[in-house]
Amino acid sequence: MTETKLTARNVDVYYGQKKAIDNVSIDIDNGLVTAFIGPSGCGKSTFLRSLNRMNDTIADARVTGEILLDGEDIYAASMDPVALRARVGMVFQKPNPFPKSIYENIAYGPRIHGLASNKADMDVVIERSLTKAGLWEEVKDRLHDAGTALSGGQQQRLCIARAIAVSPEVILMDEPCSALDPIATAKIEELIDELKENYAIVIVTHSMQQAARVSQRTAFFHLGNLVEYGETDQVFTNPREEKTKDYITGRYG
Ligand SMILES: Nc1ncnc2c1ncn2[C@@H]1O[C@H](COP(=O)(O)OP(=O)(O)OP(=O)(O)O)[C@@H](O)[C@H]1O
Repeated sequence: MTETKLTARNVDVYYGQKKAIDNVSIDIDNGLVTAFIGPSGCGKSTFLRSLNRMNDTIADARVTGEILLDGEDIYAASMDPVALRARVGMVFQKPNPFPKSIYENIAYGPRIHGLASNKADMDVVIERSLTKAGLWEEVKDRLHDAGTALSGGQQQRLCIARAIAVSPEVILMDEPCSALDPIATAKIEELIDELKENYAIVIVTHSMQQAARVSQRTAFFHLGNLVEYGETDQVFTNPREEKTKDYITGRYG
């Protein structure tokens, strides 16, 4: 049995006068991976960013409608966006470690959220997060080296470890493999598969092969609309909508 983690109802997102997302409603479930696919500019990243209020950081962006996390309105005045972003973490297209040590990259979040009261507790959080992100063995002897000195794939796993360190419930990933080679990509995909047991994961991807490999649900966006949403197998093998079929068969993109 899956449970709904995030619910969007009638969500519109505007940049100034321009509507980038039009009346999207979707339920995102726990314990599985949901892929957002669709042609460039269809609004995948915009909608993803509305799920943890990252759009708040864009001056002329405006979100209307309702987004609930475990039934709680994330746009309510009482919701602290910093606390929300710990619960709904994000991993970006380009790995973006802070210009600090591997250790400090991960320690930052738990420290500001008061999740570790002393060095011993923090060490445990660091090891656990790096282990979950599949990076511990590679970095355990150089935790005080710069995060930026790691390879691109390692940096992306470091960013995943950083998101995990604050015990999120949802992890949003915006094209997390687009800057990585095939081997680093395969490692991240394996990691996504392991992580899904404990989190709701949403991944924006341009690669339909990747969506088919890693996700159990797929949402197809086109021109700001959610055209089709369903089990990944169904969306790819037996799409209900003509537009979905055209996209997955490569007729446009
Ligand atoms: N900061 C912004 N200010 C104004 N318009 C924006 C901004 N970000 C995105 N847009 C516009 O919103 C629409 C949706 O963009 P978005 O980046 O969400 O699409 P996408 O599907 O993620 O595209 P891609 O696959 O190319 O990353 C586009 O028309 C884009 O130009």
